[in-house]
Amino acid sequence: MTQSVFTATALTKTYVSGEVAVHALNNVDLEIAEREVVVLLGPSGSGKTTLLNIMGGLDRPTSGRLFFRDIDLTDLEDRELTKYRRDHVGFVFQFYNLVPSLTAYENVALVTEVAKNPMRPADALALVGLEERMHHFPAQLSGGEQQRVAIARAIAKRPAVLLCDEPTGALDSKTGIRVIEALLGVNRQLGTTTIIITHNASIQQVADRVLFFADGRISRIQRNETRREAAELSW
Ligand SMILES: Nc1ncnc2c1ncn2[C@@H]1O[C@H](COP(=O)(O)OP(=O)(O)OP(=O)(O)O)[C@@H](O)[C@H]1O
Repeated sequence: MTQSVFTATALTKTYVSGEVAVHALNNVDLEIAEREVVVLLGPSGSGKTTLLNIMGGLDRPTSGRLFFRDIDLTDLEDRELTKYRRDHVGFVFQFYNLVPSLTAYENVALVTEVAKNPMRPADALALVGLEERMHHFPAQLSGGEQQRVAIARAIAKRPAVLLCDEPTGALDSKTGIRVIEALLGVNRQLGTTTIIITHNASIQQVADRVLFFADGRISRIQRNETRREAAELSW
């Protein structure tokens, strides 16, 4: 049996402002397997980022449980949650947040200097196809290349999970596809469980499973029998 990396039961996040309660997540049950590629799709405000942030230890649910392997994240104190995040989670966001005065190599080295069992920065950059560009500064790289540096930075500490919120949101299709290719390459070579939020429906074809969100719930789960390669995508 494949081990679960995340197990959520009745996971709920409610925001209350005055008389109004917003159920950002409403009783979500979910298991995500080790090495899975999962795409989250759904309209704006349907709860995708809320779930991703709770999985990444950036936020806490109002009720329900979330296990990472056999650790109950909902039980952890703030300091332990920070440690969980540091040791096990890589994040990729729509905007790359690279340090402009540092080269690609140095941006990745910032992370590897403090990680427990990191990859070498050059190896992390090679994994996303940027070995030739590692001494360039962010301003000398295209948007897609900068995002690949951000992916190298996120995975250089060998996290168990890579959480991506709109990783291609700022990119044209050609560079976006290259970024998806980099994410799939990392998943294949390091076995990193990868969860991708996107508004781009064609990206669902690269996933093992697609979770469709509506009103704080998972309204449908689709399992893809075959996963497409990034190069087969177009949008
Ligand atoms: N800090 C907050 N305070 C109050 N309400 C919030 C907060 N964060 C999120 N929400 C609300 O929770 C709901 C779910 O938001 P969430 O960001 O998870 O949606 P999403 O599916 O990721 O949307 P998008 O695709 O636009 O990023 C929305 O109605 C949002 O307005």
